[in-house]
Amino acid sequence: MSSERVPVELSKGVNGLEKIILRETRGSSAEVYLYGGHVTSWKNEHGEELLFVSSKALFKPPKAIRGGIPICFPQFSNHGPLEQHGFARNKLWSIDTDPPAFPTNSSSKAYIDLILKPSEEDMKIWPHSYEFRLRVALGPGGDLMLTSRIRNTNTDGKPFTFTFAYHTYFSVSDISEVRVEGLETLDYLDNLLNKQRFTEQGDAITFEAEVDKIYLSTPTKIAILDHEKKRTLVLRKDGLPDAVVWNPWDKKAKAMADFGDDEYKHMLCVEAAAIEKPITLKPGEEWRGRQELSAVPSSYCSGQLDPRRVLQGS
Ligand SMILES: O=P(O)(O)OC[C@H]1O[C@@H](O)[C@H](O)[C@@H](O)[C@@H]1O
Repeated sequence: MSSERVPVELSKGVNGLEKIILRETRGSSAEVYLYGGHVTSWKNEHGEELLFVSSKALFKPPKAIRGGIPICFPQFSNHGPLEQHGFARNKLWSIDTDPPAFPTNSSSKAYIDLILKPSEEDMKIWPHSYEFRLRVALGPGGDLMLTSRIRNTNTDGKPFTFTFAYHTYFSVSDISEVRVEGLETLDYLDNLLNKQRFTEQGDAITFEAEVDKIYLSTPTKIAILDHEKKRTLVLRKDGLPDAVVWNPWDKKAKAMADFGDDEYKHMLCVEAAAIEKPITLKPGEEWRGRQELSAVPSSYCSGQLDPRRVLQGS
């Protein structure tokens, strides 16, 4: 097999915003907008969309795109003084034509490197100099890999501290038929109850109301089992100890202008994150956080999905 890189396609997306299309030879694909460094599409080799993007998403700066994978940096949600989820998701990123060596999985032939650096205006809001490099790659089996490298380039000797999330919106057939495996019995902070700490009880997580929880010190692998589609979405992560689970449910859905009233039934956010213990970087230091998504057929046996086969695999 040749290790040659597949050329990426540059194209105009919604409202003329520039996007990059990655295609893997077996047919899977992904799309990334320069606006937000935002992945808006990930399709398997049958052309099926695995991410959710709202039909009402605005694709209009300064509002972040509703769906796909917004990048939350340098602040998750309202856990700090900055705007909700930080500013990276509503900045225009650039293509990084000459990224430093990338010591990871070299089997991907379809990838793009993006970079975000602060403008003078940005530094009035967050007075730090940084280089945020994002690689979006499609693996040969259609896996979607996102790697973030954030470097402190302050010249005043000051460290900075941030929280982070890959705010991934998965597409699901019916939220009431979905189970999440890998978070049971863990501690979480409940965003709906003043970030109070609780311990998840019992079995796999299922959904019958609004949920907005930050699970702490989570395993590196989390599975989202979609009963109806007989598909399991597997999230693997590195450098990101926490995992946010969010579904707005009906009332909050109605309150969001860029989200359809019934769309909550067809999406679920599971977000690899670093929130409880913020990351601090001294000048010259770099942090790395990686998320890898794959979609596999679920095993189905007498009415029960068998997550062990997913969670025990490599
Ligand atoms: O509407 P936004 O800013 O994109 O945020 C959506 C949701 O994002 C989730 O990650 C948060 O936990 C929620 O509290 C928040 O409502």
